[in-house]
Amino acid sequence: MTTQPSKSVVIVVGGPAGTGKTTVSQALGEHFSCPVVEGDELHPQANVDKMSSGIPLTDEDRWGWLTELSQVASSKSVEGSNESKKAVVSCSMLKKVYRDHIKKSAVDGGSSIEFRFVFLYTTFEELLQRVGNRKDHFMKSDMVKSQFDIMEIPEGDELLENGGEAVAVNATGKSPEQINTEVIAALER
Ligand SMILES: Nc1ncnc2c1ncn2[C@@H]1O[C@H](COP(=O)(O)OP(=O)(O)O)[C@@H](O)[C@H]1O
Ligand SMILES: O=C(O)[C@H](O)[C@@H](O)[C@H](O)[C@H](O)COP(=O)(O)O
Repeated sequence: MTTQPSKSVVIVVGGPAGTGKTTVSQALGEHFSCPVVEGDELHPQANVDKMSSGIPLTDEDRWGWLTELSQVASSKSVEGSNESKKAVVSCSMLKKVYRDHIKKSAVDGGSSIEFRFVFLYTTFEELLQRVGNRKDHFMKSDMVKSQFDIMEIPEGDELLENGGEAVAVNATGKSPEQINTEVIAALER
């Protein structure tokens, strides 16, 4: 991965429900031998209750959660026991303002930490099918439309290839292995 040698790296894996965040996060954790944080485990109970009732979160519900997951992941990326100086965190991060908020909420204000935002996207139909396949998750398929409607796939200056920090990966019809290979190649380019 092309990063500054002294910097830690937080890789945020995003995309709407069912797009494959957890699957890709685990593969990245194994590949980079680094800790993996499941962003959904950091929601306050009020958020979980809301989503379990089929009510989408508002931005006000999201800010505190995004701050928390940024701090947890960024502190893991800098801590001494983490030789790779990386951490992976899954988080839908559907809009650019959420990605910006995650970045600015890092421990130490981000001065010694670089971010990589891996955004996975696929078709509405594929999302519905995959969310339907998940067991024991508070997000059910009735929430997919609200996520699909607000999703901002990184483009332009946000992209790594244009000097930004994001990669957008079209996961449609691809196996987990294909997606993992594509994501790792994009991060190591
Ligand atoms: N590339 C893929 N093709 C088909 N099914 C997938 C793929 N990636 C993940 N899945 C399955 O889809 C469901 C959602 O995947 P998951 O990684 O939990 O997504 P997310 O964390 O974004 O909700 C799971 O049942 C998972 O096994
Ligand atoms: O995989 C999923 O089920 C979702 O992506 C899940 O992570 C959920 O969407 C967020 O935790 C809520 O936050 P948003 O409403 O901002 O997606």
